[in-house]
Amino acid sequence: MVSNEMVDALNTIATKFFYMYPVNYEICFHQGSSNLHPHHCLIETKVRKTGIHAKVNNKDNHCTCMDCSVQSSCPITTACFEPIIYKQQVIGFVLVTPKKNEEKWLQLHMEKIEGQLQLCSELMSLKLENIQSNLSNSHFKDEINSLFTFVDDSILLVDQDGIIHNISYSLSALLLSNKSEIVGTSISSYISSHDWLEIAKMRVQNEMKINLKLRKSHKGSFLAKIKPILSDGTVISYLIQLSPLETMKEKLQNHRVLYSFNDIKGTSAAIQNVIEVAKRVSPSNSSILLRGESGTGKEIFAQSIHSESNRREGPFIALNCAAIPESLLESELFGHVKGAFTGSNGNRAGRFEMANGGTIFLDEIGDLSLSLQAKLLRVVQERKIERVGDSKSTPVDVRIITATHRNLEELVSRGEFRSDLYFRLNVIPITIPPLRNRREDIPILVEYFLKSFSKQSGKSPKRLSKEVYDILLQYEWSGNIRELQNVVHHFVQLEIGDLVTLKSLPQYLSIANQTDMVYDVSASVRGGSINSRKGHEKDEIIRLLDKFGRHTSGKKKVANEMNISLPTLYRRMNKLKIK
Ligand SMILES: Nc1ncnc2c1ncn2[C@@H]1O[C@H](COP(=O)(O)OP(=O)(O)OP(=O)(O)O)[C@@H](O)[C@H]1O
Repeated sequence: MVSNEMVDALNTIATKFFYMYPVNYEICFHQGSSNLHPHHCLIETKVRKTGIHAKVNNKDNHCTCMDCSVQSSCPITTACFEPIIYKQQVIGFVLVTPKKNEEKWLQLHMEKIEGQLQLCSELMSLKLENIQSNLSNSHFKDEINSLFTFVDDSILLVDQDGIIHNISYSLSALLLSNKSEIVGTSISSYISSHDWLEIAKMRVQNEMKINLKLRKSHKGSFLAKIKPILSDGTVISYLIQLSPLETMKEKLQNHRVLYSFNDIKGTSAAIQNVIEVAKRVSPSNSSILLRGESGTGKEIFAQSIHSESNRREGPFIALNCAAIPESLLESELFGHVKGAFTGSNGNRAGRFEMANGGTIFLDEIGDLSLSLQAKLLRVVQERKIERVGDSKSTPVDVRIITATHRNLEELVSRGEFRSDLYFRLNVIPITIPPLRNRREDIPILVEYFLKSFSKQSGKSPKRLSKEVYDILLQYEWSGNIRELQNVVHHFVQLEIGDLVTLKSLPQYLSIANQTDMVYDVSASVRGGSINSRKGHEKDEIIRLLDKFGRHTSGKKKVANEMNISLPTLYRRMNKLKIK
C-alpha cells in the first residue's frame, strides 16, 4: 500500500520538521517495526487503534506504560506518538524520542514538539494523497498517450501552460515538422495567442468547438474540438482534435441526419398506400424509380427507404443530375484521376464510390444526356465504375434509387432516354401523388410545419384564421409540399400576432383566393374558376419577371417571391406559355 516513493517523501517531511531539535524521529508503518521502542508496546497499539496521538513524559508514572508488559525492558522514558492518516485510516505513526541525555529538554518542550508533530502528520497525509493522485493521473496520461499511436486523426495534448505533451503523426505532418521537434514546445508557435486564450479559458468539462488557423500549415482553417481533462475538478490539460473545415462541410452534407418514414406526414389513403409499398420494398436491393411532381417528397422517400434498408449504416449519397453542368457530371458521378482534364489536380472519388456499401439517390434522372445514360447503364449492369481518365475499373456495391418528375416513357418514345436503362432503373416504380390529390393532408402538414418552424425560431406556434385555412385547402399547390412548407415559413417569419390572417398570405395566394371567392359565389363551372385563376397567376408571373428580369437570377428572385422552387416556376411558365 505504501510505496518506496511515499516512504522517501514522508522521511523528507519529517527531517525538515525535526532536524534542528535534539530528538530522533521514526516513521513506523507495520506493527512492531520500530527500532526505538520494543514490540508489543501498549501505547503504539492504542495509537494505531484510536488514531489519537499520545505523549509520555515519564514512562514510570504513565498509566498506559504501567500496564504494559514490556515496560521494564523499554528503553524509552519520554516520547511523542502521532498517527499518520491516509484515506481515513491509520496507516502508521511518527514517533519522536529525545536524543541521548535530552529527556529533560523534551519534557520541557513537549507542547511545542507535539504541535510540530501534528502539523508534520497532516502534511504527510496530504503528500500521500498527492502522490496517489499523480499516480492515477500518470496512468490516465499513459492511456491518453497510447491513443496517439492508435488513431489517424489530427490530435494533440496540451497542458494548462500551453506546452504540447503529445501530437499525432498526421498532425505533425500537417505542421510540417517531426513529432519529436514539436513535443515540449509551446502551442503558441502554432496558433495565435488569441486562439490559445480561447482554449485556456475553458474551465468546465464540456467540449468546445472553435475555428482556428495553423501558423505552420498551408492547409487553411480548421475546426478544433477541445476536451479539457480534469483532475479533482481542475483542468490539467486539453485534448484537441482538428478537422479541416472543408472536410467538415462535406461531412455535414454527406452524413446529415436522414429522414425516416416517421417524418413523412399525412394520413390520406393516397400517401399511406405509397408509404406501405415503399416500406415493403426497402429491405431488398432492387433499384427504385420515384415518380412525382416537384416538391412531392421524392427525396424524403429515398432517404426513408435507405433508413429502413439493411444498408442503413452505410452512406446515403444524393445527386441532382439537373443541377450540375453536363461537362462536370461524369466526374461527379464516377470520379477522376489526376490530369484527366484541365484543372484535375488530384485523384477524386465520385458519388458512386462514396456511396459504396450504401445507397445513391440520383434525382432528375430524366435530364441525363444520352452519353451519360450509356455510362450509367454500364455501372448499373456491371456494378463497376471507371474514374474519368482511368482504364482500371473498381467494383461498387451500391443500391440505386432514381427520381424524376418527367414522363420517362414519353422520353423513351422520342429517343431521348435509353429504353434499356429505363427498364434497369424502373424495377420498382413508386409514384408519389401531388398534394392537390390528397387535400386532407394539408391541415396535418400545416400544423407540422407550423410547429417545427416555430420551434426553430423560438416563437410560440401560431393559429390560422378560418379564411386562411380555406384558401390553403383550395389552392392548387403546383409546387406541392415544398410550396406549402414555404408558405407556412412565410407566416411564421412575417406574422407578428398569434393569429395568421389573410393579410399575411403571399400576394399570389391572395389573388388565387379572390378568384376562388368569385367562383364560390357565382357557382359557375369550376373550369371557369381555374382558368381565371391561371390568368391571374400568369399576370403575376409576368409582372414579377418584368420587375426582376428574365435571366436566371431574376427568375430565382421571382420563384423566391412566389415561394416556389425554380423548377416549379419553369414548369408554370411552360404551362402558362410565358416566354
Ligand atoms: N409527407 C411529408 N411530410 C413532411 N414533409 C414533407 C413531406 N413530403 C415532403 N416534405 C418536405 O417537403 C420538402 C420537399 O420534399 P423533397 O425535397 O423530398 O421533394 P422532391 O419531390 O424530391 O422535390 P424535387 O423534385 O423538387 O427535388 C422537403 O423539405 C421535405 O422534407
